[in-house]
Amino acid sequence: MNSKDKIRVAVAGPRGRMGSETIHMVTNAPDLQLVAAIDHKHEEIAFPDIPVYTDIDACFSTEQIDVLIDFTNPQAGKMNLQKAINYGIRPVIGTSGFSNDEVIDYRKQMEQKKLGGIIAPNFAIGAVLVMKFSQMAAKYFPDAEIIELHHDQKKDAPSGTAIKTAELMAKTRGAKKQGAPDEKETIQGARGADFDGMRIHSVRLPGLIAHQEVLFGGKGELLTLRHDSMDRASFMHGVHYAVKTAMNLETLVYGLENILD
Ligand SMILES: NC(=O)C1=CN([C@@H]2O[C@H](COP(=O)(O)OP(=O)(O)OC[C@H]3O[C@@H](n4cnc5c(N)ncnc54)[C@H](O)[C@@H]3O)[C@@H](O)[C@H]2O)C=CC1
Ligand SMILES: O=C(O)C1=N[C@H](C(=O)O)C[C@H](O)C1
Repeated sequence: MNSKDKIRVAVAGPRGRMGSETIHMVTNAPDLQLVAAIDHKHEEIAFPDIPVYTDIDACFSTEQIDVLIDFTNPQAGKMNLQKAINYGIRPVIGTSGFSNDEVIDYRKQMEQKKLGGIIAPNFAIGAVLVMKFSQMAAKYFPDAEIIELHHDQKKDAPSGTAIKTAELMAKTRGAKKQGAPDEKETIQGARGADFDGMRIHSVRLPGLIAHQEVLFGGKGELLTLRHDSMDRASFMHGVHYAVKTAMNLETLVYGLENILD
């Protein structure tokens, strides 16, 4: 592919677990061109042919960028997304921690500019399918619990994936307080986080990457949906697809499930 036809990509968080995998994916994709990286600390590094910026304004005003991919942390991700909108750069955000209200506000700004972009709590196709299947199942099994399991360096709990799964399930399940009406925790937190009366449990252990189980209980039966990301490569097909799709959107999409064929 001629280099002028490639999608020009900048990556924020390039030294992180997801950022480094993304740099690898973009560098090897024939239709993408890595033009810059944005790191909050170091300018001098490790990526031989691309400039690394600590100042996002300097990056966006110097480089020709079509898409920003962000894998940082909630605070930086929100700042970077706002900057991308200001500069007319299409954001593809994997960073967790965006609320529905924030998504609505960013979407409004982007529609005014006819700017496409995606926020996806999870880019792995299997995880997205578990979300969709959970939404289907919650209609028939309103008693459900989510268990998300991640590596022990993860900063946020519950995971963005678990929250998005619960939000999708709420559309078919409605609000219902589960468990015995008079249940009591003898150790605080034993029943997990409460989302519309449904419980979310977060496990953090070395050795794990990203996993989720959704359990549905009915009279005399149990349905279990489970997804395991055993390698961060599992997210990269979705990131690549989101970058290409963002080029043809004029709004902000929240969730990869909304752009899958
Ligand atoms: N949507 C998805 O499919 C996935 C999302 N995630 C999310 O991605 C985020 C990052 O996860 P990891 O890579 O595991 O974290 P990490 O901690 O390994 O990497 C984050 C990187 O961002 C850098 N950083 C912090 N502030 C920055 C700023 N202002 N500008 C540029 N870089 C900055 C840090 O130095 C670090 O290198 C988390 O919110 C996580 O939940 C993780 C895996 C998959
Ligand atoms: O921090 C992670 O690792 C992950 N974060 C995302 C989340 O919070 O859901 C996606 C995936 O679960 C991995």
